[in-house]
Amino acid sequence: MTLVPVAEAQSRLFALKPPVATEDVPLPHAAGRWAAADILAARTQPVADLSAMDGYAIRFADLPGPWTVIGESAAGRPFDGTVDAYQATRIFTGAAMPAGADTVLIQEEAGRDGDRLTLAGEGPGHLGRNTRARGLDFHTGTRLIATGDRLTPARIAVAATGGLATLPVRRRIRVAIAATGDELVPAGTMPLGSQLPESNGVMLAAMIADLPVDIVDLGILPDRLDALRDAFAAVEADLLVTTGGASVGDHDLVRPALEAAGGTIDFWRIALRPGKPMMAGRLGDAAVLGLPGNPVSAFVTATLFVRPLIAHLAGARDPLPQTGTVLLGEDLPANGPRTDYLRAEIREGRAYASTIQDSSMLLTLARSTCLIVRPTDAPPAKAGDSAEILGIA
Ligand SMILES: Nc1nc2c(c(=O)[nH]1)N[C@H]1C(S)=C(S)[C@@H](COP(=O)(O)OP(=O)(O)OC[C@H]3O[C@@H](n4cnc5c(N)ncnc54)[C@H](O)[C@@H]3O)O[C@H]1N2
Ligand code: MOO
Repeated sequence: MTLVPVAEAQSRLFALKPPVATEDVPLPHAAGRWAAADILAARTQPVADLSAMDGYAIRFADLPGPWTVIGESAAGRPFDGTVDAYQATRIFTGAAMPAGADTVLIQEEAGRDGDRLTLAGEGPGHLGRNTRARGLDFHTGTRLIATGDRLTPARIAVAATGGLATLPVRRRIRVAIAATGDELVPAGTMPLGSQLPESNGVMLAAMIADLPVDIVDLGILPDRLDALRDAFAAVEADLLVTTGGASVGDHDLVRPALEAAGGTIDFWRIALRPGKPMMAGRLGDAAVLGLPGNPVSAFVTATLFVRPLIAHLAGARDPLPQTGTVLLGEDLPANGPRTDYLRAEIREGRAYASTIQDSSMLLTLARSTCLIVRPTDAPPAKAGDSAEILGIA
């Protein structure tokens, strides 16, 4: 049985379905989405030379003064005259520099007596001190945001300052989530006998809550081919995510049910631990990810595949999760032919893996802050070696 390497699985995943259609949305609705085109400034910022401090607008050549104060320039209410030799205006942070003035004397270094202004400190050290030149931040036509950039709070703000009212983004992604398994009862229901509370569906919904998604909750589906087939055939979504029933047991029916519903499986079984039995395919217009049922396997495959696929569909240029490096706190054994994602905690800047890595154990996942990535066939690692990690907290 050949297993698909993680990186190959990710690129095959992105080939399943292109990003969805674009739409223009008002700035407040664009947060957390990805730019579907380059965003160019519609204005210059600042639009004029401005004061960066509260004080007095002067001519640098007139230092050390004294000066006569002839008016005031406040933010949004500029002084409309001209500052001549040994004249000054009162000025405030963000206000336009009056014509003729080129430098600001901060008020802590100024003496004021009626209209008379004197130097009461070191004064500005150079021409233009405490001012901001027109266009310091950007000019009309400057690219503020590139296609595929995430619309972070700072990018929403720069778009607003650039004079934009709406931004082109990909429409929201409809994600259908189905848990499968006769043993499951809805989260929040006390199970009887050998029943088990459903946790993968609630975990997945929480894991994608920060992405631009509309979730269609298909609830818990039974381990019956006809019921799974009918539920899958009725799905209207961009992405169907199932959990459980992905392996080889007699009750692992997700694959045959998808095929019975008219779907196709593009690849199945990844060189990954935990999460090996994951499958990926298509069902009508939807991409499909069949995640393994073990809760930690579902978490790891959602981190490596579900979130990146949603980001890809939403137009992200870099849909894959960000990794980092950290020093290991302890030795780790050699790894085998599957990339291993070890639940670990970072203490005093060093990563420590949990001793037991069973993929059913949610408490160790809940206590972990990162996954240590152990590449395929990695040799033993020593405490103090650096290792790649994925942050999960
Ligand atoms: N003979 C083999 N057996 C198994 C293999 C294999 O290669 N050969 N692979 C193992 C691996 S690895 C995994 S992972 C599991 C995944 O199997 P399934 O995807 O078929 O998962 P289930 O059997 O349906 O469930 C596994 C486990 O997880 C619990 N579960 C399922 N769904 C949920 C949910 N929504 N919330 C909470 N818990 C859930 C379920 O009760 C089971 O305990 O297969 C191995 N077997
Ligand atoms: O890969 Mo399974 O996902 O180890 O438990």
